[in-house]
Amino acid sequence: MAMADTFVLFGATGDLAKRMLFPSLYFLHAEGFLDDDVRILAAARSPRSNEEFRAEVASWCCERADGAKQDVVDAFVARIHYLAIDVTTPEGYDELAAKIRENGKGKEVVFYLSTSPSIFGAVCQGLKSHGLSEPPHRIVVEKPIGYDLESNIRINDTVAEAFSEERTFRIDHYLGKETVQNLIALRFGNRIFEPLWNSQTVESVQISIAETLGAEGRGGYYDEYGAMRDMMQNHLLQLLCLVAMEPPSSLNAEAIRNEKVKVLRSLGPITAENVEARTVRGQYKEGFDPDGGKAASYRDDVENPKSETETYVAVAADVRNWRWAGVPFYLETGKRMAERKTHVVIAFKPVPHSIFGDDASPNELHIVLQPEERITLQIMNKRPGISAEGMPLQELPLNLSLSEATNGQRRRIAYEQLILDALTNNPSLFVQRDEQEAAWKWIDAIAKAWAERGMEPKPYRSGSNGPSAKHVLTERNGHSWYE
Ligand SMILES: NC(=O)C1=CN([C@@H]2O[C@H](COP(=O)(O)OP(=O)(O)OC[C@H]3O[C@@H](n4cnc5c(N)ncnc54)[C@H](OP(=O)(O)O)[C@@H]3O)[C@@H](O)[C@H]2O)C=CC1
Ligand SMILES: O=C1O[C@H](COP(=O)(O)O)[C@@H](O)[C@H](O)[C@H]1O
Repeated sequence: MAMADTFVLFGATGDLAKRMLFPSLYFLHAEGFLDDDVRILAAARSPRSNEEFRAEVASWCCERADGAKQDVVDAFVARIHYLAIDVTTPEGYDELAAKIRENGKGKEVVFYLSTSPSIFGAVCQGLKSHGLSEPPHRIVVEKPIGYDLESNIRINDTVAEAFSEERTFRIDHYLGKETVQNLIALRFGNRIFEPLWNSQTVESVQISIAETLGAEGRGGYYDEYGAMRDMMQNHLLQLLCLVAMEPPSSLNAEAIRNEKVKVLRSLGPITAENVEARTVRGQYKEGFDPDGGKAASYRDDVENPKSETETYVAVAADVRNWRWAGVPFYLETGKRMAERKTHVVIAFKPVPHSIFGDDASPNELHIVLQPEERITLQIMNKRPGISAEGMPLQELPLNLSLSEATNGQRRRIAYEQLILDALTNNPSLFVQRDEQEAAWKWIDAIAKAWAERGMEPKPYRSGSNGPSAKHVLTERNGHSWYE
C-alpha cells in the first residue's frame, strides 16, 4: 500500500486540528500505520516556532491518549514542521512549496483544508500556481462546503480548477465511524437481513442524532447554519443513504457512491405544500445540561437575542423507489437533548396474522452508534413458566455489543480511518460532488418552504427530547419516536 510522503494541514492551530486531527495522526503514528518518511507540514497564521508548536501538539495528544509514552510522542512530533503563513497571500506559497520539495521530498502530497471554506479558493489557486495541484497530489476538504446548492457548486468549481474530482476528498466524519461502516457490513455481509430490507417487511425507519452539547464555542458559525445545514445535510443524509441504498456491486468507491446518490435523488420533495406536515424546527431554551448543572438558552449561548436558527430539526422523509415506497424515514437531530445518542431503528411490520392476540409486538432492529456501539434485535419469546391462558409472549433483545466484541479496544477517532484513506488514496469513505449537490437541492427546498410558510423554531427545554410538536410527525402515521 503506497502512502503519500507529505501531509499538509491548513488550519493547524484550529479547534478541529487540536481536538481531532493531531490526535488522530498521533494514534496512526503510535500504532504503526504511518510510513517512517511521512512528514506533517502544519500551516496557520499564528506566529509559533517549530519547537513551540510541537510542544502544543504533544500536549493535545497526551490529553487524548491516556498513558501516551513520551518517546512515542516525541517521535511523532518530530514529523511536524510548523509554517506561519497567510494562505490568502502569494508569499506564503513560496515558503510552503520550498518546504514541500526540501531534500527531494513532496512526491505525493495530501493537502488537508481544515479552515473556513471562504479560503478554499485562495488555497487551491495558491497551490496550482506553484505546481502543487498536479497528480498524484490530492486535497481533503472539511465541511461545510457551502451554505446552499449555489455556494456548494461555486466552492466545488473553485476546488475543481486545481484538483480533479477523483483527487478531491470531501470529509463527512460520520463515514469514518466504526459503526457507520458496520452498517455496510451488517447489510451486505449477512444474508439474513437483505430479504427483509424493504417496504414488504419494514414499517418505518428512524435515524436520530441527539447531542447534549449546545452551540457554545462555535456560535458564529452555528447561528448562520443551524441544525438543518450543520447536521441534516451531511451526517443524517449519509446515514440515510447507507440504510436505504441498493447493494453496491463492490466495495469500490465509485460503486458505493453511485448507489448513495440514487437514494438522495429519490427523496420525495418537501415544499411549501407539505413542509408543515413533514418537518419540525426547534430551538433550545434554558434548562439543564445532562452533563451537569443549568444550561443557558441558545440565544444566550450565541449572544443573539433574536436568533431564529433551529437547533433541532425533524423530517419525515420518503424514498421514492421500488424498495422503499410507502416507508417513512423519520430523521431528527438536535443540540442540548436529554442524552447523547445516535441510533438507527428499523421497525418491522407486525406478523400478518397473530395467533397470540395483542401479545406479539413487531420486531425492531436498533443500531446504536453513539455513545456505545450496539446492535439489538428485539424478538418475541414465550414468557417462561406455565400459564392458564394461552401462550403469553415477552419481548427480548438479541444483543451484539461491539465494545465486548472488540475486547474493550480503544474507541477510534473517526478521522483516523479517513486520514489513513487520504494518505493511501482510498476515496471509498468520502463524499462525491453529485451526492452533495443532490443533498443540498433537497435541503434548499425545505429551507425555502420554511421561509415561505414563516415557520419559526418551536421552543424546547434544554435537556429534553426536543419540541413536543415532533410527535405529530410520527403519530400522523400511527408511529412514535424511539427515544
Ligand atoms: N471544530 C469542529 O468541531 C468542526 C469543524 N469543522 C470544520 O473544520 C474547519 C475548521 O474548523 P475549526 O478548526 O473549528 O476552525 P477554527 O476557526 O478553530 O480554525 C481555523 C484555522 O484556520 C486558520 N486560518 C484562518 N485563516 C487563515 C489564513 N488566512 N491563512 C492561514 N491559516 C488561516 C486558523 O489559524 P490562525 O488563526 O492561526 O491563522 C486556524 O488554524 C471548518 O470548515 C469547520 O466548519 C467540521 C466539523 C467539526
Ligand atoms: O459536524 C458536526 O458534528 C458534530 C457532532 O459530531 P459527533 O461525532 O460528536 O457526533 C456536531 O457537534 C457539530 O455541530 C457538527 O458541525
